[in-house]
Amino acid sequence: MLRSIQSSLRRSKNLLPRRGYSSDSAPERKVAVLGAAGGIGQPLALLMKLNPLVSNLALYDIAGTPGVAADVSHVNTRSEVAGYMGEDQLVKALEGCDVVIIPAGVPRKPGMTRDDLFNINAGIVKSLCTAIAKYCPHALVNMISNPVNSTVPIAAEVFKKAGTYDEKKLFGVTMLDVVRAKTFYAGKANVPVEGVNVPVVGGHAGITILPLFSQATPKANNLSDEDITALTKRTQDGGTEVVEAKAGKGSATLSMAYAGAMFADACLKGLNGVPDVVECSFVQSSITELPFFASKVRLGKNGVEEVLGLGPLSDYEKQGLESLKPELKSSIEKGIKFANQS
Ligand SMILES: NC(=O)c1ccc[n+]([C@@H]2O[C@H](COP(=O)([O-])OP(=O)(O)OC[C@H]3O[C@@H](n4cnc5c(N)ncnc54)[C@H](O)[C@@H]3O)[C@@H](O)[C@H]2O)c1
Ligand SMILES: O=C(O)C[C@H](O)C(=O)O
Repeated sequence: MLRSIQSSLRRSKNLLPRRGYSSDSAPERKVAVLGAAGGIGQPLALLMKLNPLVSNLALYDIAGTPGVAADVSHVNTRSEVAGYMGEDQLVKALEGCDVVIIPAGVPRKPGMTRDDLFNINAGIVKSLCTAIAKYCPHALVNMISNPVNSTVPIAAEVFKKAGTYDEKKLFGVTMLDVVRAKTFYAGKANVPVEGVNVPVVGGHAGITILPLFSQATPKANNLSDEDITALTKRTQDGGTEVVEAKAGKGSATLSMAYAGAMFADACLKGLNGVPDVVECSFVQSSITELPFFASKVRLGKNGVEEVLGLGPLSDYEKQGLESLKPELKSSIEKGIKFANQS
């Protein structure tokens, strides 16, 4: 069973290392999940337990982690698992971490925007990042908590104040947008999804999510302008589609855990010196006039090695890029203001 999960994960996109790159040769890597008892946290903990690049898995939450950790720890894979509960134990969870993944915070209900989560999640992210700055200032931080367009700038400001900010090490996780764009494109273009690539740029909310279907591979000649518009809208509204289908029971958790595990795996591969690891992420950026922007980034031993440019855009995408800038700018500014006033 485990073998079949591992081989299908491997097939799906190298979530696990290739043959010849066994856990024996992989360096020790500690990964913490903050919010590990939640809807995303639990399946993400399981997927990180399946990743042989991880040697120590720290599962932290304000409640419920002893059970999750005991459960996940029985899976017969490389990593040692430990559960940590409550603020007193946060230091132990964070010490020595190479990668910290943050899905802590409240999810949306139908009718809410991601920005409606700001009032609760901004404070949670701020306090967790204050602890990261103290106890594992060199870790790569994978921010999942919404609104990502604001929580990443909050984290950056907290790290700046603590004197630990390294723009190469802070990532807003936008991988779920890429996962969705690939799935929806493959369905519409009628091509096998395994080989599909679609960059998604901008941010992670509504129109700030800009999939670049003009750069999708393999090229599909059977898609009309209307198809591209519909695919773009479906990708932008993917989160809302799940929120509505769950009807008050939260937002995407399983697909997010998959996307989060894929992105963390890419970060670990980069840290371990695997060449040419490129994924989309919301990072400090100068490819537009906005200080943070999602685009393809090359990952390496220090985190972001290179922020890649946007490449050629269609007229439709150029228009989308201009339309998203005011909203993204104001979400970034809201995060910066919050971090500096409270
Ligand atoms: N980036 C993305 O693409 C993406 C996708 C899906 C969801 N999300 C976001 O991820 C977040 C979590 O979603 P979920 O469905 O797992 O929610 P959830 O409510 O199921 O789980 C959140 C967990 O965070 C924990 N938590 C709260 N405060 C904490 C703190 N101070 N320290 C540690 N843990 C704390 C809670 O106890 C809970 O277990 C939400 O903000 C959601 O909007 C982002
Ligand atoms: O839509 C949400 O609120 C959760 C997440 O950002 C998503 O895209 O699924």
